Amino acid sequence: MSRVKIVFIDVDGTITEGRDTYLLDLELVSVLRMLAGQGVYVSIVSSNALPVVIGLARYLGFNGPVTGESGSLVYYDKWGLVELAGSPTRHVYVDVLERFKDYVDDTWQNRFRIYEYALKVRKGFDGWMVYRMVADYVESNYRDVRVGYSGYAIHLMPRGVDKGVAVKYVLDRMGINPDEAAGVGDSVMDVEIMKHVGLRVAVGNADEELKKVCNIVLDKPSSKGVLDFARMIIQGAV
Ligand SMILES: O=C(O)COP(=O)(O)O
Ligand SMILES: [Mg+2]
Repeated sequence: MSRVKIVFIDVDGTITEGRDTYLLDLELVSVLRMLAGQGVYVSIVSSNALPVVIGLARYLGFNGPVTGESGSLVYYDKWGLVELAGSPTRHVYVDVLERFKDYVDDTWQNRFRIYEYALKVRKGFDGWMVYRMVADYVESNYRDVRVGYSGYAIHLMPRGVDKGVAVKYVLDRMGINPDEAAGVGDSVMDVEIMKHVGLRVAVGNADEELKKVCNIVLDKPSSKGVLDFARMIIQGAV
């Protein structure tokens, strides 16, 4: 029997078929649903807007609390909506969208966000290059905002909140020991999750910065790697 009581799992690049697609791996979804059926909490922790991830969790049958906006918001049926962020970054989003309009595009999700906003890198530009330009500008002009890059979008995050803050909140409120928790991700934005869990898992194609802080680096990329890990839990191998 596995010691794992909760799996905090990222979405884009982790339960999708790769880091360049939004397509969910349906085989992984069925295995994660089996895990949930065995009483392990499957808890999405994502930078997506909260309505997106609440919908995902509900229709996929994942039974744990849901984190959106890079840790700014947590939702669980029993708790309702929990706001962990202080102040919105909307004013910075409006400024950056105008100032870097040749390099970034708006995203429809921003109309459904409360604290943390996202920008898509325009086709033809290197995501990390644009991220560094935006981060340099924002972090020298706005003390209360941090900038992150998931590989899918640039995120303008309220200082003081991140995915790790949300994970710690959930563990504390549910009374679960970090040694009984796993975190699984693909990008640097998942690094903070790993500060609060015993099983720190990076998919095979994860950012090097994430792999460095993990104690399990899966052989296979994205969802194929997570499939192996989910089966290890079911078999009681971790
Ligand atoms: O929304 C993004 O940019 C990526 O989302 P993720 O946190 O689920 O990887
Ligand atoms: Mg991701």
